[in-house]
Amino acid sequence: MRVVALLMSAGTGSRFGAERPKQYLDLRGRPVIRHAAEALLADGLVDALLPVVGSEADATLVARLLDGLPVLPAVRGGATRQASVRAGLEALAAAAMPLGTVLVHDAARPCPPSGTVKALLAALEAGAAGAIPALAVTDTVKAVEGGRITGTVPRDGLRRAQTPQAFRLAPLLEAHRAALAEVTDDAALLEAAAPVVWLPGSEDNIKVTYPEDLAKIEARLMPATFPAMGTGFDVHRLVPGRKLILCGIEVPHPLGLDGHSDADVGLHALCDAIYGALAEGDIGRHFPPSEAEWKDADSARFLRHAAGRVTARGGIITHADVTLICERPKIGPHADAMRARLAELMGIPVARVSVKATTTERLGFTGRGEGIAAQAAATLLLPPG
Ligand SMILES: Nc1ccn([C@@H]2O[C@H](COP(=O)(O)OP(=O)(O)OP(=O)(O)O)[C@@H](O)[C@H]2O)c(=O)n1
Ligand SMILES: C[C@](O)(CO)[C@H](O)COP(=O)(O)O
Repeated sequence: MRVVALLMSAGTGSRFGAERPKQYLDLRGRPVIRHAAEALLADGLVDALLPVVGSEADATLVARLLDGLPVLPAVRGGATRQASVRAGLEALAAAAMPLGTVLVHDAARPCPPSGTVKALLAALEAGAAGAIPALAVTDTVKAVEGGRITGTVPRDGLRRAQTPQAFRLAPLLEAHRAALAEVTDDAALLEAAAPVVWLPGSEDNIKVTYPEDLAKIEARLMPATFPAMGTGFDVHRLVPGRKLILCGIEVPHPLGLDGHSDADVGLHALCDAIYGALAEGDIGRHFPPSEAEWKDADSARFLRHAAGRVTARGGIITHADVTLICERPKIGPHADAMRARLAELMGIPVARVSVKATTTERLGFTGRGEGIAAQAAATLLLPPG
């Protein structure tokens, strides 16, 4: 393993003031920390991420939010950012990995631009002990005491530090171990003793500090999107001797649905709605019934795939609505559990998922209890093109 990035996520976001730390909040359908993680990995130069988190519960949460990415088991941080970084560095040192280089990045900075990691690593290759992105100060800087201005600070030699910051692991760890004062970034610990260079940062690399920062990031960075809507419909026959799986939940019932997979009719209709909105065919195109691999398969993987296709296309699922059509079983008592499961599989808040049901007044095959039908609609926001 060559380069590990510490993903700093142990802060409480007190200035932001949300119920949850800001790095776990939603930014256009994905948590802030997931944007940060994907951006760090995008250029293929970071081998793994090491999240530094505030609690055991957050470690579990982060593992879920970063599912599918190369992530090491999270480490517990400390009361300050500096203590948290040190905890991450100590964990790397203790793991005795053949690791020379470490990046330190705020999970609250979701959009480090592409090319940043490459430029920082090149600066280390060229001999620097550390390299950081930084921006010129464009406003006149005042020194103040209370309400009174006491001076004007020459700004030419000033820069605003950003993350990710890249370092040789050994000198950074040594500097953290020797630190006597509290600092707000890692370069501060090394810069007096070893060459730390700055590279041009980006105004797009905003740190979420206050609520308005989230809106700024949305406005600056997210490409214009257009809404896409898809519908799906599916039917499976009810037979004895099979479990009844509906919208990812096992529902107690004397009959189950028959099919090649687990025959989860609601989940299949929803997959087709998502594939439809993407204009990417239907579930049978992605998971052909002729393939033995999908025999009795848990349909959860189909929905994860469909949601993954939306992410791969740079889109988000804004809403999903499933209607189950049957006389029995009664869906109402299970609807909330179904919504929660579908939301989890799609990686979106449960408030954006609806599950409801209707009968056909005992008419037709659903009315006679021979099968269950489902229809679904999904709305997405997709980038143009
Ligand atoms: N004890 C801490 C404090 C901060 N951080 C992380 O360092 C980054 C930058 O810190 P900041 O913006 O100051 O975050 P918070 O400390 O959460 O914010 P606040 O100061 O408003 O409480 C964030 O990703 C934060 O999670 C950390 O890992 N451990
Ligand atoms: C490390 C940092 O992101 C550099 O800008 C920043 O200093 C950390 O957050 P804070 O708001 O300064 O505590």
